[in-house]
Amino acid sequence: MATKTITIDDLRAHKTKESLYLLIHGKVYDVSKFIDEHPGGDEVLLAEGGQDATEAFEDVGHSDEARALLPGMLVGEFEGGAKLKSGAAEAQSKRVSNAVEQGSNMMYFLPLGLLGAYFAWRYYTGSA
Ligand code: HEM
Repeated sequence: MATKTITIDDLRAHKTKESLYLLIHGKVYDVSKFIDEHPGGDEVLLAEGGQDATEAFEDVGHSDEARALLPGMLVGEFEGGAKLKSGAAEAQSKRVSNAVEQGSNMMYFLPLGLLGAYFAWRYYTGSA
C-alpha cells in the first residue's frame, strides 16, 4: 500500500467525532470508528485531535494489544516528521527566540545610546 502523506492541515481538518485523526509516533491514524470502543473513553481521544497525541498515548502505557490496533487505522505518514510541537512548546520556543532577539537589540542600542549621550554631553558642555 502506498503511504499517504498527511499534512498539518489534513490533521487539523479531522478533529471531530465523525472524523478524527490522531498523530502518534509520526504516523496518522483514523480513529473515527474506534472512538466509541476506546476503553479510555471518547473525550481523551477528541482532546488529542489535530495535534501530536504521542505523549498522551505513551503516558497511559497502552498494552501491546492496544498497539496492535494501530496498523488497522493507519492513514499515512505525517509530513512534519516524528514529532509535532505542541502549542505550548511552540509558544515556549517563540518566547525564547523573542527574548534572544530583544537581548541582541539591547546589545545594539545600548552602545549607540551611550555614544549619543556622550556627544550630547560634549555638545552642551562645549558650547557653555
Ligand atoms: C489509536 C489510538 C489508541 C488506541 C488504539 C487505544 C487503545 C486502548 C486500549 C485497547 C485500551 C485498554 C487498555 C490497554 O490495552 O492498554 C486503552 C486504554 C486507555 N486509553 Fe487508549 N488508545 C488510543 C489512544 C489513546 C489516547 C490518545 C489517550 C489519551 C489521551 C488514551 C487514553 C487511554 C486511557 C486513559 C486508558 C485507560 C482506561 C482505563 O483503564 O480505564 N488512549 N486504550
